[in-house]
Amino acid sequence: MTFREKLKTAIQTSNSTLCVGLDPNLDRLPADPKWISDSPAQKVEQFLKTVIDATSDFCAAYKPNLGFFEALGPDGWDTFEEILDYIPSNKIIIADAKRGDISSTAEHYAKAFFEQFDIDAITLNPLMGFETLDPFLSHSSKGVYVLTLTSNPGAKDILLQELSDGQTVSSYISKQLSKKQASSDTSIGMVVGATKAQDLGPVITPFRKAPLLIPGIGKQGGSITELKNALHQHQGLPLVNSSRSIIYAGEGSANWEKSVARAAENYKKRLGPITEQYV
Ligand SMILES: O=c1ccn([C@@H]2O[C@H](COP(=O)(O)O)[C@@H](O)[C@H]2O)c(=O)[nH]1
Repeated sequence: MTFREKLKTAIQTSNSTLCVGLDPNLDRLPADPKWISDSPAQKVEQFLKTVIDATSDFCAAYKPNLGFFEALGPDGWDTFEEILDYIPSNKIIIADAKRGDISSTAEHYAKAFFEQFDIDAITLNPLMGFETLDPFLSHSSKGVYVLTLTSNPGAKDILLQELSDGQTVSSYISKQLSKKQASSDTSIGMVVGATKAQDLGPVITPFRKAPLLIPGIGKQGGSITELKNALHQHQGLPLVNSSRSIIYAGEGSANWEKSVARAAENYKKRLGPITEQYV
């Protein structure tokens, strides 16, 4: 099955475009007495498994962010693998790793994520140039999401800068990715921030069929209504990510997993008008 087919099925079967971000911060884990004698990595594993159980009815995808697993030290990689194995097989898994390097190194990143971990898709940073994407594009059943217009304030420092012909760096990236997709079977998608909904038009128009990974709703304040308007002519399937607002929704409460489930259900509902455009 290609990445696009799996993505479509995941959105259709869940009737949701929600992607739950797995960003396990040790300082924010629930003080569950059952885990009292567990190591930090074991606590993270228990926490994330409970989050996955609570949210899997409401989302199409999970996005573990590698930084949070790497911060656990050597055990973090085992925890990462445990979590990948735990995620239901009909969900899309995106490794938020933001890799990008010369080809001999990129080949090894591709091997790590697509062969060792057998993940569906990875986020990539195009700053070192478009040839750095090539090692990932030889894996035809997989997907990549390339940082194109990120959700953070610093997007203005580079991505929203104008080139000499007046287009922004983000639009330029989108055009180049569209050209690259024409000669690749691997699905090429873009990461675009919900916080930048007002600027999305010229960025997504050149590559209307690109799957989109859209962080920035929830804690970062992106508007779902503005996002829906920005996407109205976009054909590529979107996944809208929320991490902290879901996984820490029950912070401080004994029945925290119920709040996590409610938060995911609520996001699924709020994203309904976007999901309806694509199912
Ligand atoms: O432009 C980007 C690209 C990636 N991210 C990542 O998404 C989540 C967002 O977390 P929230 O808690 O929902 O704000 C996080 O892993 C970021 O590293 C992004 O925010 N913006």
